Amino acid sequence: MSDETLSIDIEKKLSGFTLLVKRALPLAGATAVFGPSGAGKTMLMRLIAGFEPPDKGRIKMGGTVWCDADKKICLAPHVRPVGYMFQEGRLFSHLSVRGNLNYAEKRNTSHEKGYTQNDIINSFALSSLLERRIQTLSGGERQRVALARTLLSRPKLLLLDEPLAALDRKRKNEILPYLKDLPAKFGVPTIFISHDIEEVSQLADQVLVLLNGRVQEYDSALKVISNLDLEPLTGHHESSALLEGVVSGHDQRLLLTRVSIGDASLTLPINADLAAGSTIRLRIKAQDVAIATSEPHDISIRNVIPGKIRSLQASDQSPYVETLIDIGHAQLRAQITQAATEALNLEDGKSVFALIKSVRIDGGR
Ligand SMILES: Nc1ncnc2c1ncn2[C@@H]1O[C@H](COP(=O)(O)OP(=O)(O)OP(=O)(O)O)[C@@H](O)[C@H]1O
Repeated sequence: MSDETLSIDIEKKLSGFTLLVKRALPLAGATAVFGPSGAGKTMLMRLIAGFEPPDKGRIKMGGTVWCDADKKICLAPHVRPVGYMFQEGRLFSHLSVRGNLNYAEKRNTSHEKGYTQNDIINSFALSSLLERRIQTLSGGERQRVALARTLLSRPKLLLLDEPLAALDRKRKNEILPYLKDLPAKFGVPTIFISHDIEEVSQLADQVLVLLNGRVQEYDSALKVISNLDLEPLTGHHESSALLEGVVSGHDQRLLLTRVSIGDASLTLPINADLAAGSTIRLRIKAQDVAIATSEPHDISIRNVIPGKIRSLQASDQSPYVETLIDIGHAQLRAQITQAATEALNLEDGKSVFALIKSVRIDGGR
């Protein structure tokens, strides 16, 4: 795994839009660049890849300067050890799958070993597709070939521009496991663009949030997603908590999977693919969490977790109070009405029970 840092300190002006990013990104695992349409995500990736020069500032990978506007240095894209995968993959349609892979292998100027073309073919399940023409592939198969081809240029950094955007939900679910494996399996840190919070919570280790050309936030995915007010970013209210839990076992009779989050325990509809002892991510939407001040017994909801109110955030424009609840070291978000907050005398530090109506598994780690 790379321990290098990508130092970005750039300004780029386009008609009526300025991208201003100053941030050192430790290149480890997967980093999501998240933000609404027009935030500058693609422009940032194009600057990193070298398709565009900045007006001011510099980009460095470790000790190597990739561009420096003051010194008029700008390495061409093919000189940077970067693999860029476009949304639509951009494969050579006149070549077979094998032809596309061979082309990338030939263009690879790095002598680094690590994985062979065969390793890549096996990892992306491409052996039965090698002689196929690109036009005959499904969208998901194309993306697998595009990922494989990008990796064969042996990049030190993978840049993926909305790798799932062109796919329907079924195809997305086919590709997700491949994307999840990339950094660990091939030792290549990845920066990917997304404006889909589900994708981000499934794939990202770190998240850089861009809004109007500025970095609004940068932190671990668990922190960013749990702290983020998503309304300005997605146009609708979707605040949620992202938690890490450990699968403690399955109940075959009741068809449930048990997950521990610190001292708390949750049950989910059974998912036998989750091995006991594995760490998984759970996303719990604020609108799926209710609060009780005493432990309710005559209720169908099974996931009732004791906790303490950390904060209550009311707004004049909304009937809802954004509520943070500490459960051990983790936090839940709940969307409670102003009326309920008053009726239950909710205040910071109060002991409560969080009633969780629905939990989404956002993948194993
Ligand atoms: N070549 C260009 N000339 C002028 N303006 C541009 C150019 N390229 C991008 N822009 C503008 O820069 C802003 C950021 O664009 P960018 O494509 O980086 O956004 P984005 O966050 O990737 O959006 P999306 O999610 O819709 O792809 C937009 O307002 C866009 O219109």
